[in-house]
Amino acid sequence: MTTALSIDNMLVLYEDFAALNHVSLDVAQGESFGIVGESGSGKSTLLRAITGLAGFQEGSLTVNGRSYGGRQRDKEFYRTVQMVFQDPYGSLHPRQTVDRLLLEPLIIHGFDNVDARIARALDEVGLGSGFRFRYSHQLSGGQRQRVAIARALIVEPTIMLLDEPTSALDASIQAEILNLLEQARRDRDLTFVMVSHDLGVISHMCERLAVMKTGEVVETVPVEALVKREFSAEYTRQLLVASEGFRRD
Ligand SMILES: Nc1ncnc2c1ncn2[C@@H]1O[C@H](COP(=O)(O)OP(=O)(O)OP(=O)(O)O)[C@@H](O)[C@H]1O
Repeated sequence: MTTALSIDNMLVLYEDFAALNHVSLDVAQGESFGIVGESGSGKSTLLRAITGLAGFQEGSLTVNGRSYGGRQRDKEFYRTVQMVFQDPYGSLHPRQTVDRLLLEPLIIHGFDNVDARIARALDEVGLGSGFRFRYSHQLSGGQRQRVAIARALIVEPTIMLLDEPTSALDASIQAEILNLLEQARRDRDLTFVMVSHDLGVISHMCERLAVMKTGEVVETVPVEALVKREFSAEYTRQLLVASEGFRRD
């Protein structure tokens, strides 16, 4: 097993509050790994600490064999690790065309054949070239999230960090976006780290998951454990009961 991402004993402090309290986890290359937990448990902080949006004070982070500290990341990291956020309205500049939004990362990372890459990326996310010169403010939430995914995929990442990528979307659109992500993962052998409060989404998309509570990982289990209810923490059971999405499934 090759490890794509390894976090060891990570501590993230806001003033003297530990948003991440000595968290450790390993994600294998090609794995789809879920992170669940109640609001405020530290899920987003974990993704932010990986990307350097939040600094960590103790512990270590290794991504694709390279060690990173604090907030500093190198260009290779910013290409190979891509993040998709919950809110497709906030994550895309509304006054830029789709073309511009997709061109920018290609220029930053020095890719050639930009026209062909943009056309291919739009096809991959099911939008097609007709969307190329539309402005993002003219798009629906689902279409925007497709553009956000295209923008992430276009620089050929190996790891995708997904922070509630469908929770701002209508239920019918959610399934389409999840299927799109799953297809991209299979086609490109991507590693996913996906945060969701919805255990139904996690059980559909992930192979393993970490359960977080008050900044700590309570347990890490294979996704089948949720279905068979084979977990050790009472908190995981409570979370399972509380998750409407899981019961819906
Ligand atoms: N910039 C910040 N400054 C101070 N405290 C913060 C900051 N960002 C997050 N926190 C606190 O850290 C804790 C973890 O927040 P985080 O956003 O990681 O939780 P979460 O599990 O992602 O929650 P949600 O599901 O509601 O998004 C919370 O108590 C939050 O109030």
